Amino acid sequence: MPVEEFVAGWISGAVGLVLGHPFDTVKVRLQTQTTYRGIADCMVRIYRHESLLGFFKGMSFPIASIAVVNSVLFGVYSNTLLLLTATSHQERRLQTPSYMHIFLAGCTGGFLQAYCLAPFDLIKVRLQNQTEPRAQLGSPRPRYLGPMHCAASIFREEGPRGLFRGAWTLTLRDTPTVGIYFITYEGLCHQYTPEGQNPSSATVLVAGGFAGIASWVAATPLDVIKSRMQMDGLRRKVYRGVLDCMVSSVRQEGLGVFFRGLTINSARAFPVNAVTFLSYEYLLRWWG
Ligand SMILES: C[N+](C)(C)CCCC[C@H](N)C(=O)O
Repeated sequence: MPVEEFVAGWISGAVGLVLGHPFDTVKVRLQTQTTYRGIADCMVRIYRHESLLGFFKGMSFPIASIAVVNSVLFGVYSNTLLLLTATSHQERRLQTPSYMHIFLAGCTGGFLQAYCLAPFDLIKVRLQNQTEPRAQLGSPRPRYLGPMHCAASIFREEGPRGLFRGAWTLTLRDTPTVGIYFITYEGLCHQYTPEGQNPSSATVLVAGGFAGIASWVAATPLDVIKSRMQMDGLRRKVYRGVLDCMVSSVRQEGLGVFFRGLTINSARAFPVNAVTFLSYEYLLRWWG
C-alpha cells in the first residue's frame, strides 16, 4: 500500500487549512447565526469584538486531526483506484482511469473520511460559534474554554454519541461530493496536460481550485444543515432529525437557506484546494 499518499494528503491538507480557516469561521457564523447582514458585516464585527484572533477560533483541533482526516481522504482514494484499475499514481498519468472509477474511489474516500472528521468538525463548529472575546478579567466566560474542554463538556452533557452529532449529515454531504472533487480535479488536469506528462504547476493549481469550488457548490446545502445539526442541543433540542432540520429551515428562511455561506465558501475553496493539490502532487513526485 503506497504510504506516501497518506503522508502527502496530511501535509498538503494542513497547509490549505491554515490558509482557509478565517473564511471558514465567517461561513459557519453565516450559516448558523441570523444576526449578521452579510460577509462584510460579519467580518467587521468579528474583528471589532474579538480581534484578529476571533477568525482563528477552533483551529487547533482541525490542525491536529487533519493528519488523520486528509490522509484517509487521499490515501483511501488512491488505494481504491489502485484496487479498481491496478495502476499506481504515476502510471495513471499514462493510463487515465475511467471517470466512473475516479468517482467511486472519491466516494469511498469521502465516506470513510467523514467518520474520522465528524467529532473534530463538531468541536470546530461549536468553538467558531462562540462570540465572546478571549478571556479577559471581568468579561463573560464563554461556554467552552478550549477544544479539550469542549470535547469533555459535550461528552458529559450529551454522552459519547453527542460527539457524533451531525455525523450522518456530514457523511451524506461528503460521500458524493468528494467523488465530484476528484472527477473535477482529474478531468481538468487531463484536459490541459499533454498525453503521458505530469500536469504543470499552473494546471494543478487551477484544477485543484476548481475541484474545491465544484465540490463545495454541491456540498453547501447539506453543509448548512450539518452545521445546524451540530449546533442543535446546546440549550434544548430543536430538530428531530436531518429532514426536520431541512424542512423547518426552509419554512423559516426560504430556499435561499441552502446557499448560506456559498460565496465565502467558494472564495475559500479555490486557494485552499489549489494549495492542497499542488503540495500533494509535489510531495508525491519528490518521493518518486
Ligand atoms: C467537503 N467537500 C467534499 C465539499 C470538500 C472536500 C475538500 C476538502 C478540503 N480540505 C476543503 O476543506 O476544502
